Amino acid sequence: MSTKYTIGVDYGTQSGRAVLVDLSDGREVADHVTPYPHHVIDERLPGSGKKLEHDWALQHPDDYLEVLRQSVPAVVRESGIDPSDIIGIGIDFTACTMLPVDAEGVPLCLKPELQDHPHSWVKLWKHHAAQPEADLINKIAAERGEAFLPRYGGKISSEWMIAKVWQILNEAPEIYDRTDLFLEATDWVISQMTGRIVRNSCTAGYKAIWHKKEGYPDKAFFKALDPRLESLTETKLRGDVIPLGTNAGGLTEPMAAMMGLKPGVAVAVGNVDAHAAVPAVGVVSPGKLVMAMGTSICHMLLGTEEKQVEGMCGVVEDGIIPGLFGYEAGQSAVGDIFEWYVEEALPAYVRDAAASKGLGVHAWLEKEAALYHPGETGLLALDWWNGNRSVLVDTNLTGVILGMTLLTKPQEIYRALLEATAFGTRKIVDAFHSSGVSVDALYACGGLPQKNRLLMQIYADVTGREIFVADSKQTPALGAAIFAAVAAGEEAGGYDTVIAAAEKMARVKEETFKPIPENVEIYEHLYQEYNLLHDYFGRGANDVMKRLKSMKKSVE
Ligand SMILES: Nc1ncnc2c1ncn2[C@@H]1O[C@H](COP(=O)(O)OP(=O)(O)O)[C@@H](O)[C@H]1O
Ligand SMILES: O=C(CO)[C@@H](O)[C@@H](O)COP(=O)(O)O
Repeated sequence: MSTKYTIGVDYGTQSGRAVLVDLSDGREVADHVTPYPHHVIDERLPGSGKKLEHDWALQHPDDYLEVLRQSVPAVVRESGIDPSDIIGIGIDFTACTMLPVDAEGVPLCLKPELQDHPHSWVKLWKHHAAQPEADLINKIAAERGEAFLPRYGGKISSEWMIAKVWQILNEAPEIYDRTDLFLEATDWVISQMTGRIVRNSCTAGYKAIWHKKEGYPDKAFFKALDPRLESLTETKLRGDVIPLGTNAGGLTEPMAAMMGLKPGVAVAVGNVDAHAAVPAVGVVSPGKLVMAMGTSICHMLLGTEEKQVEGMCGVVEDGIIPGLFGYEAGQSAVGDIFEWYVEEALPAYVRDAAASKGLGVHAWLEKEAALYHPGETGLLALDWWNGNRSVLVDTNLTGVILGMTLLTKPQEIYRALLEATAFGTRKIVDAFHSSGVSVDALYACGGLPQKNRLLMQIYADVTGREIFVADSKQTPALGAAIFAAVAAGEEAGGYDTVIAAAEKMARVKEETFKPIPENVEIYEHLYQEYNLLHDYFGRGANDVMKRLKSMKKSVE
């Protein structure tokens, strides 16, 4: 049989990218990135220019199809591979990124009469305006002793499906009524490719409180939230939930023509970016924490049992690798914090200094920050620029930098921000490890490990663990290609299981980041200080952050 290939498409926060992969060894033959033409919509709606409120983050669904129009034909063209040797396509997506569609699967925001309605658009994962609904979900679920709550670390996030759906119902009942289905964007894109709507077990499990054995929480819970939600899971969330790696259906003729592929090739059910990355770094067994490091960090871990861990995002059976429990935790801003600093708060002289050395601003800051030893900046920061996803699960929390003086330098602040995100990860590592879900080594993928070596060394020093780095620059897309190979099946030239596919297709770099003992010792002290601030501001001793945030909203 000739060499076979699959295509993985990774839908990130700002762009989508396709990679064409050789199934015999995971070699990435060609890749192509399509930036989303409408970017993240967080200030004004396209077209009408209607202003959005604070904490909103939307996307345009056609941007996802644009990635299929541009990036898929580009990788086929560039590789020169005969399309009949491409046996499958898979995608992974940010999540919970969700949208309301009508009975034909058409996004409501594409209907002219609904275009200037903010609630008709795709709500991106980092849309945080459903926090009031999330707070109520958590309160009511705790009062009722709902069994699902511990599986989500004790709290449901405002980023997830039920909070977002309820916000739509509360603020735009007319949009709720017009909605036939609320879909994860990953499932919507798959439905566009196959003509068939199916829900994947990963987003259903992690983002919509679905459980492999128990299904959704019962109707009484939804009724207790709001009587109008009583039948939600049977109506607007209805549909079969299908395991990862399953063939969702063949590619339709029009989509095949648009992408330059053969009609009927296997389309894997949708997946989530961070989850798809796990087998792509070769992690198919417990003890290895995978960090998908980019705009945010998702922390993924496998286990053989369902354990309760404070503030984790969730534990889902078969949620990452079939046959194991998949654990997820996360930090909702990491690269985004560094970007904020560079774009919003950096003095102009740094840009000039970087330009005069022929360096980018991040590279200059990294170089200068690396001249300090741990602790030498005299600064300590809390990494909550976009709230806290784990372990506190509170989007009302905000950032802090402690220790600033008239002599504080930009590179010191930059280093303190890098360290703050490492402390946030340490908190997550400790939460898992102390709950019996062991974390022995770290695996890093995503944009950041390729971009910032200082950051990676700090993570090794702060966590005291060796870090293996993905060899692929497009790890989630490689993961999506692995799931596509499984959806295509062994007979077609793919694989029978994710484990078998990962064995052949995944790899990490030879070089690793090892903890430096003297740095580990200093960071241990700083981490204790971080913990004090973390608990003081985050566990209710002082809710000044919440008060300030509510004032900010009201004066906007
Ligand atoms: N040299 C750098 N050091 C640290 N962060 C960086 C650097 N260059 C870019 N970033 C940040 O990386 C993030 C993008 O990460 P990436 O993994 O490429 O994207 P995504 O999360 O959308 O998949 C941005 O938030 C950006 O601020
Ligand atoms: O929340 C999840 C996965 O559960 C991510 O999709 C979300 O953090 C976005 O990830 P990126 O930082 O865009 O890679």
